[in-house]
Amino acid sequence: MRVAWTSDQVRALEEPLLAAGVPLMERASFALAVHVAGVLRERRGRVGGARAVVLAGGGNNGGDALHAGALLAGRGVEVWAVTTSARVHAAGLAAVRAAGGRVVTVADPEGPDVRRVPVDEAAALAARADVVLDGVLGIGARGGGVGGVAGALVSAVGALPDRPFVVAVDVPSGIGVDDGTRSGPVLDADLTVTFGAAKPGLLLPPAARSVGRVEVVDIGLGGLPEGARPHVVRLEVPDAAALWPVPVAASHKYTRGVVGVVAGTRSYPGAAVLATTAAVRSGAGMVRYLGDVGETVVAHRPEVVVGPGRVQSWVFGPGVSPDDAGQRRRIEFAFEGVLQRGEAAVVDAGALELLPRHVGPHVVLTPHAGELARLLTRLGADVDRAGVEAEPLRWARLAHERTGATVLLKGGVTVVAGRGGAAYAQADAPAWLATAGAGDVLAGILGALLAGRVDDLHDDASLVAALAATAALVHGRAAHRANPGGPVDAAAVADALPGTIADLLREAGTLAP
Ligand SMILES: NC(=O)C1=CN([C@@H]2O[C@H](COP(=O)(O)OP(=O)(O)OC[C@H]3O[C@@H](n4cnc5c(N)ncnc54)[C@H](OP(=O)(O)O)[C@@H]3O)[C@@H](O)[C@H]2O)[C@@H](O)CC1
Ligand SMILES: Nc1ncnc2c1ncn2[C@@H]1O[C@H](COP(=O)(O)OP(=O)(O)O)[C@@H](O)[C@H]1O
Ligand SMILES: [K+]
Repeated sequence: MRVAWTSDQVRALEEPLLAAGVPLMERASFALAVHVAGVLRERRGRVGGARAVVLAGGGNNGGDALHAGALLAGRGVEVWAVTTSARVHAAGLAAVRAAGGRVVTVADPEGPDVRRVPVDEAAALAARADVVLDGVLGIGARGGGVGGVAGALVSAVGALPDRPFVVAVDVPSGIGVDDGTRSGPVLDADLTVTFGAAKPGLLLPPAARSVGRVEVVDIGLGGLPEGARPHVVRLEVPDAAALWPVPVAASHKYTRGVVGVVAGTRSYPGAAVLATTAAVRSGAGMVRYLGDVGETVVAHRPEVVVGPGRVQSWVFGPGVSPDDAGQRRRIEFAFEGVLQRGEAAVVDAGALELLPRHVGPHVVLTPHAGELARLLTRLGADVDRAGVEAEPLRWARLAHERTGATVLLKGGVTVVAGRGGAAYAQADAPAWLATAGAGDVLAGILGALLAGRVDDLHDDASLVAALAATAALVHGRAAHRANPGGPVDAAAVADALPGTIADLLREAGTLAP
């Protein structure tokens, strides 16, 4: 599990340690230098003789970068530091100089004993580097993007035609550290070396697209205080495996969970096939289908039972247009069971327009950004698709507050907001998964997962959000497995589910090899 702490949470942990003289910056800069040396060794075979450019802002983030630069200079790297502020970390600057590094500045006024160079010249220096350390801004970044000459330098280095390898110190400069927004130039990183824990902006879109590979370095901050929850979480294989319902010898199909699927119409029969296939192939005990294309469904999935009956979870909406009277009636009727008997439900596509006024967290909405914008607009918020994409967690949370449902917002990074402030950001899928019908498959996976754990959901409502994140993880991994590195179709993703789930459980040691 990867957890993200906010800037304030990090500062609260740092404060007493710094007061006690714990050398946090030494630890951070040492680990940073080790990672940068690893990059140099990997890319050029050796560390000595490489050229590194350190971009250093006026705060401790610049201090980390400068100290790491000094350590690299000590290992024979030619180090240039470019400062963006007249005030920079004095000890870091002195260390770079003492180790033989050279220093220039783009700041105005220039600092003591530092030669001023134009931004273009500093960017040209970066262009010739084997690696650039981005220590312009860390968790001290104020909102609104990188300002002043630091912003100009970030833009200029980012726009270089032959981009050097960039290592972000703690966070890529310019991202919204706590909310994942981008509101100005950002120096996209190939590797981010972050201290203590990930930060929300490293996990949340759109900023998460700028972070490259993320390495979390333990600098001895300890953990969050009792009762505090990480701002955002990203589940990994062992977490998903632990949440996946695994049958035992005493299980039968009803204890494993029955999924009722109300999907597809005569115009869109494929959605019904994909959602039922995904539910079957994710290990539901039984899948029932309600709708007008039962024959087509059974032709593809003979295991599916057509017609009403008791279920533990529902999948509403794939391929359903709300003006289809039959499906509308079935969904509205089934929602009564959801509200009265507590059956879990996945509400997708056309069914989002049929959502009752207020539901519980055992109902999971699965909109993409456009659908979430439409839903929120109906609920009185003023937001369009671009607005949702700019701040997905904010809007997913608002939808959770206004509807009571757990909200899974689909996208390149899938964001989940649920009860008790639960927030997940999953980036498991290849971009090839952005294909028609992929969402129907996700709905089926989640339906099976909710059916298998329906009893636990009512004991712990925040579990629903974790299960939604698990479904996104499995969906993304199934897409990789369906055709590694190439195009996938939704049916192939559904077909890859049994193998994906078996691998997941095996990898986590839940199943014997
Ligand atoms: N405490 C420690 O010992 C440890 C700290 N650690 C490290 O410290 C980092 C946090 O350091 P920090 O708190 O000094 O803030 P930091 O991110 O460097 O930024 C402040 C500078 O940025 C400027 N500035 C701000 N916003 C701006 C904007 N929008 N656009 C332009 N400029 C802007 C602001 O200038 P101002 O305008 O206020 O003069 C100021 O100069 C953290 O991420 C980690 O790397 C680790 O080593 C562990 C030990
Ligand atoms: N750029 C991307 N990278 C990875 N996955 C993506 C990307 N864009 C969309 N997806 C995923 O693809 C699926 C598309 O679902 P959806 O928009 O509902 O399509 P449909 O309604 O046609 O099934 C979602 O699971 C979403 O998270
Ligand atoms: K940085």
